[in-house]
Amino acid sequence: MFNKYNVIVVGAGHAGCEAAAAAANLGSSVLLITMNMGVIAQMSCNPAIGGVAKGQIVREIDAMGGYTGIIADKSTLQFRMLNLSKGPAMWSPRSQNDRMRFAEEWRLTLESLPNVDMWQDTVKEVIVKNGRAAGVVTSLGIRIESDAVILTNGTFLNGIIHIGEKKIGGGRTGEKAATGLTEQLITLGFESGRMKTGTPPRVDGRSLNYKLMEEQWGDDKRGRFSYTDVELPTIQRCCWITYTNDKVHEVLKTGFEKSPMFTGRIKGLGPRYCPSIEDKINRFSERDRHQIFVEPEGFNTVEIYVNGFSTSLPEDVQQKALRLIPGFENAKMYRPGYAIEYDYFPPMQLDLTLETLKVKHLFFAGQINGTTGYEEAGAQGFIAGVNAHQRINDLQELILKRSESYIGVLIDDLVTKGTEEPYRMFTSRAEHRLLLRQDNADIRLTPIAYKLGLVDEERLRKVNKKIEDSDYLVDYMKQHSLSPDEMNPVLEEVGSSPLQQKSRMFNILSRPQINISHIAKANTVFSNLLDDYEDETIEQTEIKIKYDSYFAKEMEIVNRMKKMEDKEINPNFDYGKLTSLSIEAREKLLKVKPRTLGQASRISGVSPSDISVLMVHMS
Ligand SMILES: Cc1cc2nc3c(=O)[nH]c(=O)nc-3n(C[C@H](O)[C@H](O)[C@H](O)COP(=O)(O)OP(=O)(O)OC[C@H]3O[C@@H](n4cnc5c(N)ncnc54)[C@H](O)[C@@H]3O)c2cc1C
Ligand SMILES: NC(=O)c1ccc[n+]([C@@H]2O[C@H](COP(=O)([O-])OP(=O)(O)OC[C@H]3O[C@@H](n4cnc5c(N)ncnc54)[C@H](O)[C@@H]3O)[C@@H](O)[C@H]2O)c1
Repeated sequence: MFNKYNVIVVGAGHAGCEAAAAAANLGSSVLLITMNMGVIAQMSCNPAIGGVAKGQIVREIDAMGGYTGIIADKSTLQFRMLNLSKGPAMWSPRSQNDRMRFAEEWRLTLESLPNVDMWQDTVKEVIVKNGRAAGVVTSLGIRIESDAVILTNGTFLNGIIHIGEKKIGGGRTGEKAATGLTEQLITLGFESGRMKTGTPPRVDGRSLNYKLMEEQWGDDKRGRFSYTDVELPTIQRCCWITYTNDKVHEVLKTGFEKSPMFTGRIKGLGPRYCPSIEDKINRFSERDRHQIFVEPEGFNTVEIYVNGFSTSLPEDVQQKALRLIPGFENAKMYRPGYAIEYDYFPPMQLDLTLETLKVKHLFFAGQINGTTGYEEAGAQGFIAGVNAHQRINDLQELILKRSESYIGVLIDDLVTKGTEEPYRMFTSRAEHRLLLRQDNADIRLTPIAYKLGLVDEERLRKVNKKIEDSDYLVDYMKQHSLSPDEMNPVLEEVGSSPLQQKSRMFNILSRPQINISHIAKANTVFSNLLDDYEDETIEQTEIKIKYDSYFAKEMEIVNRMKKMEDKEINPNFDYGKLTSLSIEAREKLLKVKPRTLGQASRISGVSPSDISVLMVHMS
């Protein structure tokens, strides 16, 4: 029934969609098989994209030609740049999204790609021939051949949903679990584990009293994720903030004896940084209230997402407790919160390309690798999609460095250190975060993507122009000075000490209270000059000037470490013969098969003296 495909992608979640699109855009024929074509790119939980560190990942995907940023922009209900009061390395774009529009835009995007075919079915088995993935078998008993397979099963593998004492098989509420695949992969020699996650109840917005809550609007000057000119929705919607209280907590506690988490019925480890409300009142018992973000699920629907109230307590306890929250007195629940347990595959079984070490041409991406989050999933999908295409065509692989992207940090962490709890990105995971900012993802990554044929020349030209223009403006500001008469009225307004003599614009901008618009306000010629430049170029100029010395120091560190990062290790290196390595180091090195000395040095259990031994034997 089917001809052979180059790449089969299993699962149309955030990872699967990016994987299919990336491989197809490079020229592979792709079949995207998913259980239910009605729920492509479903946001299983929060209808929001980005946030701290995750927003940077979305910018990176976009800079390389992926779609998550474009689709998030097209479906944005509200946009906020988080952490603006901190340095630019911490600025993080976040959007609240229309869940249905997000999914629809992804579906339309996939339908617009001529190399992507879709098929609704459940994959039960990966066909392996001579140690290589060669296709899949579906629950309808169809065998479909391919040169490579990418598994992006999300939370569906042997998924079990918990609501109080009720236990239902499912991959997400209302959707079936995927069975059979884990068991087959285990017979192939893979290790699997169990994790859990959860989601809050959804309510009918018409039953809420917003007068008792604080309004929260998005940024006036709206930002965006994509570096392309996506048309944004013309309006933004409001969110609200309210709080739990002692009474809410007391009611929730009445459900603890039926809680699947506290009674030990759930065995898998959950995301530490996204605790359920029962976890919060248990672990942080000193706090008498917790913040709740009341978020619309779309432009037109009345459904509301109760952010901060993730729970798997019995549904009647959820409803009783909700109604004690200010504004929720008459709340009608649309869907209860729940927890879900699922299988994952510890990611140390992967290479940095996301190809499995055991079966060639088989790739894993997304939550199946122990991560949590749409952004982390999308990024892995993109990398797996690119590498599947490159691998089957014997082309250069795409491995991003830790010093050039959060995506590099994400994959290096997963593959080198593994994870025992759901892994989410934080700025603190990136040692070179000063360099990995949302403002320069295009400068860091678009040239790499261009070389692989992932973005067109026009996109590269735009990036080069941003670099040249911002360099020109930096130079201009180094060369031009402002007099005390021009600058002092503005300095006085912001409480900065007056100039005694003419001073270069560059030096004035280095003052903490001053931004580039203050300088423009003081000098019409400069203000007119800025009118000719894009907002992003002006932002880039300001960041370059204000943080110049910090960036230079960070680059020095990167360059110092470059020697180790560039020192490649032969994949067939025989660690067994190096008896001077510790036994633990030998075992771990054999398991991870690090690509470089730098990667080897990050494996837990490999000490600096083990690295010295390796260095001696490699030279
Ligand atoms: C209840 C819950 C709450 C969550 N909360 C959040 C949150 O608030 N924010 C956040 O960032 N992350 C949250 N997550 C995690 C987030 O949903 C995932 O990290 C993200 O969706 C993972 O993307 P993915 O592509 O790996 O998998 P998924 O989005 O789960 O997609 C997997 C896809 O694969 C399909 N599939 C699975 N098995 C098969 C098979 N054998 N054959 C064919 N198709 C198959 C499924 O139908 C589905 O379309 C939550 C997840 C759940 C379930
Ligand atoms: N269940 C899971 O598996 C799982 C795992 C990780 C994250 N999550 C969920 O993913 C989502 C993203 O997680 P996160 O905490 O990184 O990001 P977030 O976007 O919810 O929050 C990031 C920051 O933004 C603030 N914020 C939250 N909602 C806001 C709103 N409506 N308007 C403005 N600011 C808001 C928060 O105070 C926080 O500091 C969260 O809703 C979280 O519950 C779920």
